[in-house]
Amino acid sequence: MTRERIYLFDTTLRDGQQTPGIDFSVEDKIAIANMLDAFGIDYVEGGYPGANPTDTAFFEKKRTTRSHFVAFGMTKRAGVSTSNDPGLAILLQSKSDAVCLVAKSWDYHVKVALGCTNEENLESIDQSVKAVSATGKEAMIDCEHFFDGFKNNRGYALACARTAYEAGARWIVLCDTNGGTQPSEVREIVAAVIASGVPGSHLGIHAHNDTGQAVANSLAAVEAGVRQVQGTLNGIGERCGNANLVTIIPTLVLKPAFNERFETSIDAEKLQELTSLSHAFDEMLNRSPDHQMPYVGASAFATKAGIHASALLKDPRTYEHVPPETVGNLRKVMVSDQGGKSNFINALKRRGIVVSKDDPKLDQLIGVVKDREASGYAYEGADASFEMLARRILGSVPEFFLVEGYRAMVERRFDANGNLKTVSEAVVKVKIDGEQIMSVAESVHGPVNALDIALRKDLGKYQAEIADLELADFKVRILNGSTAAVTRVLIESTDATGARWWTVGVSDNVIDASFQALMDSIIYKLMKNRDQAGQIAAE
Ligand SMILES: CC(=O)SCCNC(=O)CCNC(=O)[C@H](O)C(C)(C)COP(=O)(O)OP(=O)(O)OC[C@H]1O[C@@H](n2cnc3c(N)ncnc32)[C@H](O)[C@@H]1OP(=O)(O)O
Ligand SMILES: CC(=O)C(=O)O
Repeated sequence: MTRERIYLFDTTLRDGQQTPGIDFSVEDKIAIANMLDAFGIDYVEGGYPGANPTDTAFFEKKRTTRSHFVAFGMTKRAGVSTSNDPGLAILLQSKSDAVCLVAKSWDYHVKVALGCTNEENLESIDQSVKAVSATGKEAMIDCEHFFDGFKNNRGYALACARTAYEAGARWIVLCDTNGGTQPSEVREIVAAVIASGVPGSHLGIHAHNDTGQAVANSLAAVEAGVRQVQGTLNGIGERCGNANLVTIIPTLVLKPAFNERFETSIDAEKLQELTSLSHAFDEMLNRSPDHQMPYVGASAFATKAGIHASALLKDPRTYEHVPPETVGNLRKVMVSDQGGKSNFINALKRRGIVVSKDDPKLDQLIGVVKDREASGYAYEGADASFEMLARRILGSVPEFFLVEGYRAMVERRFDANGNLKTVSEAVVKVKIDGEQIMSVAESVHGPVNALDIALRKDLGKYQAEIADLELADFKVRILNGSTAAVTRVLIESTDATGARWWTVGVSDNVIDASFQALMDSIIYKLMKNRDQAGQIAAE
C-alpha cells in the first residue's frame, strides 16, 4: 500500500526564539540549522529577516543544503501595495527557498490588532501569496488563531484559508496560536476546512502547548487530513512551547496507527540519531536534558521497580512500548531502594561484575544501598559511587591512598587594596605507601573548591594520572529544609577520554558530603585507569 507523505517543518529558530530565556546568536542558528539539515527535516524556518540584526544576518546566505530554508514574516499591511511594503520586500529578497507569512484569520484580530476591514485582510493574504510565488519561492501561510477564529466566525476563517489556497499557497497552516484547542475540536475543524475545498495535501498544523496537548493536537490534525506538521526541538516555543518534534517524529515513524498510512523524511536508521540530536540541542542551550521526555529522556526506558526489572530482564517488551535503540536511547535498570535482586544483578553485570542471585554478598549490598538511600544517598544518579560501593563489598577496591584528615576554613577580610574578599583555605593530609603528604590550597570560589585543589595538588605517585580529571558539575541538595538538614552532593567528573561519571556524598555537613563525592571520583578515576572499573557493557 502506498503511504502518504507527512512533511516535517521545524520552527525552533523562529517560534523557538520566542521562548522566554532563549536568545540565539547567528552562530547558534547556523549550528542548529546544520543539525536539523543533517537530520533530514523537510523545512527549517530560520527566523524573521528584517525584524532584528541576527535574523537579517542569518538570511544573508542560504543555510541548509537538504532542507527547504524558510523565511518568516507577515502579510503586507493593508492600504499599501506589495511592492511598497518594506517588510515584505526583505522577505522576497532573502536567501530562502520558501516564505511563510503569518496572516490573521480571526475577524476579531483583524479589527483589534490590524485595524482594517475583513476584505482588506483577505486582499493582503491574496496579494502577499502571489508576490512570494512570483519570486519562485514556495509560499506558505500561517493562519494565526485559526481554531479560535473558526469558533467565532467560521465563514471568515474558512475564507482566509481558501483565499491563500486559491492565490497559490503550497501550504496553509492552521495555527492554534493561543494553545487552548482540544484534540476533538482539531479533528472537527480540520475536517471542515477540507470539506470547504482546501485539500489536506496543502494543510499544515502549528500547535502550542498551553493545555499540554500540542503533540496530541498535531497528531489529531494528521489523522484528520493535514500533511505538514510544525514543531520545535524539545518543544521550545512561546509561553508553554510548541509541539515537540522529538516526540512527534518517533510516533509517526514507530506507531502502526501512523506508519501504516504515512511516511516521513526520517527513516528507521535516522531515527536512531534522535536522542543525541535532542541532547545536543539542550547542550547548546546550556541546560540539562529533561529526564522524562518521551522517547529520548534518560528515564524514558529506565526502571527502578524490582517487579518491572525482573520482567524486563526476561523480555524487555513487558515494560517497553518500543525498543530504546530505535530512538538511540538506552535501557536503564537502576539500583535504588525500589529495586530487587534483578535490578542489582543487571546493574552489576553492566559494570563487568558477576554475582549470583544466592551470593550473600548480594544481599549485603542490597541492604547497604537500601539503608544508605534511607539516610539520603541516591545511587540511581551516581553510577560511579554505586560501583565503588559494590566493589568494596565484594572486596576489590585497592587502597591507593588514605586520607588522614582535612581542614577547611572560610575567611572574610579586606585585601591589601581595601576590597572585601571571601577566601577559603583547605589543608588535606594523605598517606601513600606509608609516606605522609600535606597539601594546602586557597580559593575564592569557596571551601569545596579549596579542598578539591588541595586533594588533587599532590597525590604523590598518582598525581600525573589525575591531571586530566575535571569536575564538570556539582549539585547540592538539602534533604530536609533547615540549616541542620542532611545534604546530598552529586559530582559529575570527566577526563581526557571523554568518559563521565557521577559520585555522591551525604552528610549533615556540606563540606564533608562534597569531600566524600570528590574522594569517590578520584578513586574511581584511578581504578578506571587500570581497567578495574567503569567497563560498561551494552545490555
Ligand atoms: C503568532 C506568532 O508567533 S507571529 C510571530 C510573532 N513574532 C514576532 O513578532 C517577532 C518579530 N517581530 C518584530 O520584531 C516586530 O514585531 C516587527 C519588526 C515584525 C514589527 O515591528 P513594528 O513595526 O515596530 O510593529 P509592532 O511589533 O509594534 O506591531 C506589529 C504590527 O504588525 C501588524 N501586523 C501584525 N500581524 C500582521 C499581519 N499578519 N499582517 C499585516 N500586519 C500585521 C500589527 O497590526 C502592528 O501594526 P501597527 O504597528 O501598525 O499597529
Ligand atoms: C504563527 C504562529 O507562530 C502562531 O500562530 O502561533
